[in-house]
Amino acid sequence: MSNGWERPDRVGDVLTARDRLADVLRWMTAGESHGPALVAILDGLPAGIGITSSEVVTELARRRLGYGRGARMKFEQDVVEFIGGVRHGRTLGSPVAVRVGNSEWPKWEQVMAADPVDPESLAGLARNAPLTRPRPGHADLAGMQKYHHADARPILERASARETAARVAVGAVAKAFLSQALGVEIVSHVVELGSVAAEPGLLPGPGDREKVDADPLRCMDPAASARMVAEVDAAKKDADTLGGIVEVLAYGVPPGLGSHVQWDRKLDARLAMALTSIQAIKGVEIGDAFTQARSRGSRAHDEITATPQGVRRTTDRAGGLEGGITTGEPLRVRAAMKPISSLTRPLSTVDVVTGEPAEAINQRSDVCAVPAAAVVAESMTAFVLAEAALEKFGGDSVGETARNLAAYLENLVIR
Ligand SMILES: Cc1cc2nc3c(=O)[nH]c(=O)nc-3n(C[C@H](O)[C@H](O)[C@H](O)COP(=O)(O)O)c2cc1C
Ligand SMILES: C=C(O[C@@H]1CC(C(=O)O)=C[C@@H](OP(=O)(O)O)[C@H]1O)C(=O)O
Repeated sequence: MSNGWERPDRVGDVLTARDRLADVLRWMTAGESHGPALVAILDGLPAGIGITSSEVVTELARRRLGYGRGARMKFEQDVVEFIGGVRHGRTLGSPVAVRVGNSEWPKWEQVMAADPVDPESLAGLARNAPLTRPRPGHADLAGMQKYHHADARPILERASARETAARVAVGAVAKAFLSQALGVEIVSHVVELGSVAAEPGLLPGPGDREKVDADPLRCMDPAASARMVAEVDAAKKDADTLGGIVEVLAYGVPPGLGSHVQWDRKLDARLAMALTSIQAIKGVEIGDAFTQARSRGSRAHDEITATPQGVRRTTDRAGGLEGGITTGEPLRVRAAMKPISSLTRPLSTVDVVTGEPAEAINQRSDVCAVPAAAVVAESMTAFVLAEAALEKFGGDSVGETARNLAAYLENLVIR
């Protein structure tokens, strides 16, 4: 006799919640930094999302912006092409596939074709001498050990944050879905760069994207931005690099995305994973987590009050998340980026072929890519929110998702 707890016929019971969520929205990228192109496939979004390749190009241009980026960003063009899932400027409901061509490819074709273990193929290619002096802080050494290469090229090609162009390309589609089906708008800004911090509390609103983008550091505080520019200049002069902290805000997020019931359903946990998947992002803060940790409970939480618009929090220290569930307040997360690890004044390393002490390979590099990382963080936040929204509201067309959301909001027990 069954006690109702045994359901061995349900395959879903042996999958983790994460496996089930992955079925809702899936995405993946492929491609090397100096290969012909990057590609991304995003599967699971509903039909009817308005998106054009020129909107994707605009998002990619935002990612290239920012004071401190290296030479490549000035001449690289992101050549965008939808190769599936979009027709006449609307998603079809089928997987969206995007190709982002590397306009640098002609310069790299020979280098990428050369085989570092075949000296003949290296003839005349100084640039392709095997990269045997791994950079501390990059993926070089760990990747070479793991994948059995004495050359860092096969590792750095894929570890490179060039890959984030593909994320931002499909991230533009996820953002369009959030905006059109749920009215969610995502913005980001730089809150710290090196030793300079923007004034706390200067937050971009949902309509401030262009204003933020117009600042060289994507910072809301003009005085701090000027100091950040000086800090980048000083680091560059010293052949050094910088990291910083970015903040992403999502406005209009409905209450009830994510769940407290299981570790891998918690939206804060899913955001932390998404953000730390970005190259060089090493820390995540939900709301004012680190300040809260240093405060007493009486000063740390968001008290609840009844307003004519419904039940609201008086503050948003929690960043719009409690119990792994969105509260309906603006979602706010921060990500800490370590300084770029390719220095023109190279750090000490070991030549893996000779075993001798050496200077790390000196790659052309950004001095600081914090403003760009903020744009990538917008896309990562968009994937997490889009997945959680589809999990909760479903919908095979934008209209269906929007209707399901409206019915849910209409029937909330507590408003
Ligand atoms: C937008 C962006 C641009 C980056 N540019 C560089 C760069 O020019 N040079 C570099 O060494 N690292 C750069 N990085 C960081 C490396 O890609 C990253 O440190 C490396 O892949 C190792 O991964 P990990 O730092 O996450 O461990 C960049 C990261 C981002 C997000
Ligand atoms: C190409 C991009 O960023 C690159 C990220 C990167 C790294 O090591 O992560 C190293 C640099 O590449 P390269 O050595 O070819 O100049 C950056 O330019 C990009 O963001 O589109």
